Amino acid sequence: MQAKTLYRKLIDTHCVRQLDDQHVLLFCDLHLMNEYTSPQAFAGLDARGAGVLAPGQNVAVVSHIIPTHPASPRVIQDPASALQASNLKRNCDRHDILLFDTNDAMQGIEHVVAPEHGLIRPGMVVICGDSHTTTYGALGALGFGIGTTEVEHVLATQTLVYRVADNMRIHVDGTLPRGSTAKDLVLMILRRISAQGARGHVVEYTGSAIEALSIEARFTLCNMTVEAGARGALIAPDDKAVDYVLAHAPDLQGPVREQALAAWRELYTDEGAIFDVEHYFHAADAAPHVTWGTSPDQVVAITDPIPDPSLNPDPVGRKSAERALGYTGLRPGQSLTGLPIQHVFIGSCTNARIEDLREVANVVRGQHIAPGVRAMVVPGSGAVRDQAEREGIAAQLRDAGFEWRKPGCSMCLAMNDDVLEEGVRCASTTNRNFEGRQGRGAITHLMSPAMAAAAAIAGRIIDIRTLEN
Ligand SMILES: CC(C)[C@H](C(=O)O)[C@@H](O)C(=O)O
Ligand code: SF4
Repeated sequence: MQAKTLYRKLIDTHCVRQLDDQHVLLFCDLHLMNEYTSPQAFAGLDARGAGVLAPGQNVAVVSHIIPTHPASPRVIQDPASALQASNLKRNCDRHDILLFDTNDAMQGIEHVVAPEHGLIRPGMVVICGDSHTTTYGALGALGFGIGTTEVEHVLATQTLVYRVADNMRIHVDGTLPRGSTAKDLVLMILRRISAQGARGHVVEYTGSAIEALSIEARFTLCNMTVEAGARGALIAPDDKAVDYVLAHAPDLQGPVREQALAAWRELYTDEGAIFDVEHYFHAADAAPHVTWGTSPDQVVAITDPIPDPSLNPDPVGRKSAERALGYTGLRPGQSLTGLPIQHVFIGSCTNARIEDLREVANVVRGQHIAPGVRAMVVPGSGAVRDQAEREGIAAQLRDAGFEWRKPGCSMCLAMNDDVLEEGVRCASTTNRNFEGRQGRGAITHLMSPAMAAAAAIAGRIIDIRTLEN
């Protein structure tokens, strides 16, 4: 039998029909929805008089537009956003689709909520009208974002016309340096392969450094792989992944559980399977990283100076770096260490899980944020928020001067009440630092939760390793 990659196995087990050389009709186990990319799809279904084929395989979460202010109940003030939320509720009610609504205690960012409820399992194909659906590769599920017209197709048929991607393997051996996390690893990979480096590919991560990562750290890594242009990210499920899923899916019992475990054991790349592209990295090279520009690959290790665009042999890269430096108000050769920040944002589907908040709490312990800094922590979900309260993390962060908010996408993309003002420089645990992403004219520096926490305390970007703790 021909040796197959994990990706190929997932495609083959979900192929309803081969449509041509490149395309398959792909069965989708789970379709996640948000308020932002689903309304037109439901409207399209209605116009055709079509229904939802498999309501139980669709789940919706209000994520992007929700206010995170601690007031209860949460009320969406912006009329257009309120309409999106009420439309989603109406559509889910009508079609019998599970919804984590605005005031649901378990609401949050869709990519944080779904795995918490055991909805993501190894070997699944999971799709969503959102690019960060790649997150689920952490559990050996093929997740990827789709467009609104595809959302309609999936609702009606639970399938998708899918162009099969190329295979890339990124192998990372070794141990992360002190102070570094999966965020620093993925930022280093982005620096090395660029924001286009995995375009058209599904990336499988392998190696001892990947095996050593916790499941939450793997979520971070797979989440940001889309920033390299990847069409998916995968990590073969190991015992850690299986334990995580079983802990979150108490319904999986008896013979079904045994069948599932047997199927999951087959989810690995066969010896001798061919990848179209392979990269090798050493985790030891992933010192804490911070972005200096307006693309996640415009990033350096905190100890390195900002590169000089004039030395970039690629004219397009040079131009975009020059423009980015103009926007972020920085100079080639400058060090990011010591750069004053006015805002700190800890949140997003990249870094707002309990382990992230524990790291923040560890850095902050007994200290206070610097005068003049505004720092917000937005947990990824109601479950994360509750857990952090039970562990005393919330109280500790509040005492340190952080705002402790309700869950949602919040300032990851200013599509709600949480918007930065022009010129504000923000240390952020999010995944995108595009121009205006956190507010018009606001400047985003992507980094790990620990580095963002350290920036909050110092009032400037610092190397976490210089903090005595
Ligand atoms: C709003 C949504 C479509 C978008 C995405 O696809 O990723 C958002 O979540 C983002 O992070 O930019
Ligand atoms: S937290 Fe940010 S990246 Fe994640 S889904 Fe929301 S807006 Fe997109």
